[in-house]
Amino acid sequence: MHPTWYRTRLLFDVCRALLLPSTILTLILNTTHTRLGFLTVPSYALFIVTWAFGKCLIRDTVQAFDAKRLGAVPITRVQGKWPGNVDVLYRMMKAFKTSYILDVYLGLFEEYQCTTLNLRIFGVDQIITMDEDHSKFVIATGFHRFWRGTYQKERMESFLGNGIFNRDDEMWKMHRGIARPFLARERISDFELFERHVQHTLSIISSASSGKLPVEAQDLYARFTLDTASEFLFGQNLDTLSGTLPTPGKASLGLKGSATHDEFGSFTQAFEACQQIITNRARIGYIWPLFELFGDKTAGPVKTIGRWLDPHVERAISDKIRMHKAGVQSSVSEKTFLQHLADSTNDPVLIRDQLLSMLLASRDTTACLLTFVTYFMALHPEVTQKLRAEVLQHCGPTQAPTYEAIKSLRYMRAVINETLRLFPPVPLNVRESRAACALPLSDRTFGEPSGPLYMPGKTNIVYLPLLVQRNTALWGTDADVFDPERWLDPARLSIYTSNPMMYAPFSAGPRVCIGQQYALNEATYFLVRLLQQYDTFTLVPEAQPEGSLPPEEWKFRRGRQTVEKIWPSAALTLYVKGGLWVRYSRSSQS
Ligand code: HEM
Repeated sequence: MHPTWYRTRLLFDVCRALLLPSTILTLILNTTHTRLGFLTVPSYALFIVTWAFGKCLIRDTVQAFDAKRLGAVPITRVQGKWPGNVDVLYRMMKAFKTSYILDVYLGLFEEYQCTTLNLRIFGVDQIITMDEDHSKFVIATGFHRFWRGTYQKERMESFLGNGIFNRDDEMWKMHRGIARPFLARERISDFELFERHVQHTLSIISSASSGKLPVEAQDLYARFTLDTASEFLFGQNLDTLSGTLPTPGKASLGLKGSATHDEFGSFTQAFEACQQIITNRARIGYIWPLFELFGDKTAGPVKTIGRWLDPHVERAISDKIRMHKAGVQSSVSEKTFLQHLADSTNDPVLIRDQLLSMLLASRDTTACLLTFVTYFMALHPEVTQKLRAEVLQHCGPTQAPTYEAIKSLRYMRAVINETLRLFPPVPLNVRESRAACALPLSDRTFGEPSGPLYMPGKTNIVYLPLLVQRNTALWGTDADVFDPERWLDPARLSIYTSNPMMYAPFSAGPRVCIGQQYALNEATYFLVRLLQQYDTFTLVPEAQPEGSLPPEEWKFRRGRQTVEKIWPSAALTLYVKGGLWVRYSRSSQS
């Protein structure tokens, strides 16, 4: 069934759950000539519920046999108080709004003393894992046993359609094959492109800082990464840096950061609305179509996004046809990513979906990295000073950094690694099993493993890099502490090199991020240019929109939430709720 037919899928599911047992009961009653009178409705209801329980029981028995065949044991199941674990779902939905990021999952792992759990909501298995070996199996060693899956495609189809993040097998391979050459070293070492957009960004910071005004860093960095990516990918600067910025002291809460009301605002709002809607669908689970029976919530935002991207797509197709007619041939190295994409198909929807996926991949993730580095520089002035000293030593006070200079910044790399460890831009991810299999023996966190775990077929598994990368059993008791030195200390580094899945912010396996080097070059280049001019970064909580500061009760809980000055949240990618309001200043000597 095509992923956009989610209403039909739901109708089939409802029919299976209600109509099938009702028909069977009717047949039984008719053949036995039984009349139930006033007991008809309760009898049907009871039969439907018993039928559902019976089905679960049969499934459990079949799974138990299958598990034995695979030499595996069942995954521990969360036992809620209400049928269908409705109370667990309610607890999670509430926690997503008020709790520290992924704390509700961590709470469940601690309660059940294991790193992989089955939530089984409404009778549907839903696996969550913070086990690095199980994540590795899902994305790398057992890659062919998992895929994006039908439910994930259903949720994302209206937004990302045919794009790389929403396809498997041949279509995915095709996209990856087209995109890879564009992220090869020769292309991503062209720092002239970064320089222009960095200078534009710094000029905005400079005019704010001369008036001692704060800037919404997350929004600014998203504009910087979007303008850079648009020029890099389709040769056109979207020039969102020239749009209206959120106003300090007057900013209201946007979907992710602080809201703006200009044209860029409407594009980002549309972009961010889609991410939020998809995240909500995932949280609700497979019954999400119930809430969109009378209309696809992404339809409006998707139209807005189309208004921005479609002219570029149409131009690429018409340019291709014109060049073709004129008999002009150009090599891949002379083309932009969009031109190359247009060469491979005439389907504007396919081109737009892939373009949008690449923009999503390159805007939010790198902006997230820069936002959290700035956050840590504000919290740890000693780290900022050390970073700046390294930048001045290797790149000088004003020169544009070269590829070689960037490679030599060891402390910078340690700061970036540590930021990506504590705040991975993709904090959680989902795959679906194609068929039943056994997750390898693991669980070093809560003691003795009981055996390989039985992973049911056609079932979602949510893996959680953020929890893996903060797991004290792997990283030590200071796992929640920001300490870049852990990346420079050979003894501590060897623990990571002996178990590389402890840290995988760019994922691993065949679907590993293809933009990693581009992102690291872009972020480092920006930070060098920033630190050449500024050495003090101060958070400005009074500029944060109402409702975006961390709740007081976090201080009395555990882990990073006790010290957090911002509210980290996630909608496909990680972000700071309300944005990050920062004052940038320079010391007198610089
Ligand atoms: C700090 C920055 C970045 C981080 C942390 C990051 C992280 C990731 C992660 C975790 C994945 C795997 C997603 C999944 O399997 O569902 C991924 C995939 C991907 N990333 Fe990145 N990314 C970053 C920057 C970029 C940039 C700048 C680009 C492009 C210019 C990019 C392009 C892609 C693409 C195309 C994929 C899909 C690969 C596939 O499915 O085969 N990423 N990234």
